[in-house]
Amino acid sequence: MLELDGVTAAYDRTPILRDVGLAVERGEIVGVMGKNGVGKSTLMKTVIGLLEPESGTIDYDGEDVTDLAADERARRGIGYIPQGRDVFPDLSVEQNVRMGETVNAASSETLYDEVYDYFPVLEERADQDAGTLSGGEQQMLAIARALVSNPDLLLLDEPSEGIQPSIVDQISEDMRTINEELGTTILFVEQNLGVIRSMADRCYAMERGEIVDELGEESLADEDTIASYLAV
Ligand SMILES: Nc1ncnc2c1ncn2[C@@H]1O[C@H](COP(=O)(O)OP(=O)(O)OP(=O)(O)O)[C@@H](O)[C@H]1O
Repeated sequence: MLELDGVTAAYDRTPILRDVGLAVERGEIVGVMGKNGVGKSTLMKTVIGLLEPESGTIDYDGEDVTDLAADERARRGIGYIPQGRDVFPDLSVEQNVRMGETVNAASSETLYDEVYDYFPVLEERADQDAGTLSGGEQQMLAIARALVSNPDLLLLDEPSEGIQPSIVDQISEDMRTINEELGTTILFVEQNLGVIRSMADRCYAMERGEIVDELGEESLADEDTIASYLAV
C-alpha cells in the first residue's frame, strides 16, 4: 500500500533521511522506532508531503505520489496525527472532530458516530474546550479528528509522548481495535518500548536517518533487541 524507495530528505541542505526504504501492506500496523533526533518525524512529514525528498520515490496505492501536494495525498486517504497532537485548544471537542471531516475527501463516508464509540470520553466532553482536556484525551481527540474522514492509511507520530502509562496502554489497544474493525492501515513512529511491542505487527529500526533493521513478530518478543535501538 505504501512503499518508500531510496528516499533522501534534508532541511536546508542538512541531510536527515538517508536512502530510506520501507513498505507497509494494507491492513498492517507497522512501527518505526529510534531515539530522539534520528529522523522519525521527518520521515512522517516526507510521507504526507510536507517535506519534499531530494531523491527517491514514494508509492501509495500503486501510484507514485512523490510529487503530489500534501492536500492531494490527504484526499487520497492518508491521515496524519502529528507529534504533540496540535488540537485547537480554544475550539470545543466537537468542533475539533468536525475539522477532520473537511480535511480528507477520500471517502464519502464520515465516521462521526464511530469515533465517539471508540472514544466515549470525547462525547461526554463534546462541548468543552479542547485545551481543557488531559494529554491523553487530547491524543484521543487528535486520533478521532484524523479518523473521522475514514483514512485508508493513518500515520501517527509518537502517540505516547507526555501521556500517563495507563492511558498509553488504552490508546495502543484502541489503535489495534480500530485497525481490526475499520481495516485502517497504521504506520507509527515511537520510542516507547511498551507501545512498540503492543501495537506493531512489524517494526523498522532507525539510526541517524537510516533504516538499519526490520523486526518481525519473533524479534518484537525480545525486549532487549528493541531496547538496543532505543537506549540513549
Ligand atoms: N524544521 C527543521 N529545520 C531544521 N532541522 C530540523 C527541522 N526539524 C527537525 N530538524 C532536525 O532534524 C533531525 C531529525 O529530527 P526529527 O524531528 O525528524 O527526529 P525524531 O526522530 O522525530 O526525534 P524526536 O523523537 O525528538 O521527535 C534533528 O537533528 C532535528 O534537529
